[in-house]
Amino acid sequence: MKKIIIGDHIVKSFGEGDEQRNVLDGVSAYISEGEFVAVMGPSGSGKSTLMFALSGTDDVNDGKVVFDNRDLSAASENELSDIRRTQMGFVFQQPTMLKNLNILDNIILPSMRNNRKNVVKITEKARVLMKRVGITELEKRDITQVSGGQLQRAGICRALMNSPKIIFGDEPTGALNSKSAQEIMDIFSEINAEGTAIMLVTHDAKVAARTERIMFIRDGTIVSELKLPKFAGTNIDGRVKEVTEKMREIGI
Ligand SMILES: Nc1ncnc2c1ncn2[C@@H]1O[C@H](COP(=O)(O)OP(=O)(O)OP(=O)(O)O)[C@@H](O)[C@H]1O
Repeated sequence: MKKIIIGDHIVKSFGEGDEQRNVLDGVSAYISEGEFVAVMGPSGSGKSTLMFALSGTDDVNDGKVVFDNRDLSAASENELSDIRRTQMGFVFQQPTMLKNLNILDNIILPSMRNNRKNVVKITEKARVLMKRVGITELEKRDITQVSGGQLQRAGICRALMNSPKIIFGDEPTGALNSKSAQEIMDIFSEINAEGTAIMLVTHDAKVAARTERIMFIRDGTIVSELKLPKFAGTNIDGRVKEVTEKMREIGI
């Protein structure tokens, strides 16, 4: 399978002079087209930093990142923001939404920025996505009038508006109760089954067990990897056990 993202010996450091420290210490990682991967590791190990490096959100100090045959390390700020906006989707633990806009307007806002003329089409697409994730009736609600799980569904709709090639999720279920988390993971599984690659940063073995490859990171280095068959809705307990055993084995 073709690789959609290749990170080659990425070094990312923070701090200056004596205080400088490599948070990513020559990490090589890839994501294939349509693949569902997770990144796990202790707090502070560099998971989010890796996600921001692979998505071109943050520049790297050394090494390179190639997305869909384009060297992101050589792209301009404008090119990068264009690639992120049109080909990548982002879902965070707390969706950042504007308080003065309703749910529908929050979902369509990023797509409207460069495409004001197509408001009818954009709104139609948003409604299709909202129906799909079960929040149709919430479109006029204020963002403070919905549950955390509903808000996250809206965040997923927003991330899917431009039909991205990959979705990056940083602890997307971290703020949800276990039932909502499971429902959000069902949505991610469906999106992935339709061909969108997904990379999730997570602490949760139940979340990672839904994916097909887990990269384990410690102190800025990928120390191990676990491959699982594509999740087909069965044997989740067995998969979680496999993930937790691997975590124990490598001391994470
Ligand atoms: N902008 C920054 N400036 C300075 N240090 C940073 C910055 N961003 C991250 N770090 C440091 O880099 C290290 C890795 O951070 P990162 O957020 O990637 O870890 P993580 O594995 O995602 O952690 P967590 O699970 O707690 O979210 C941490 O020690 C963090 O303090």
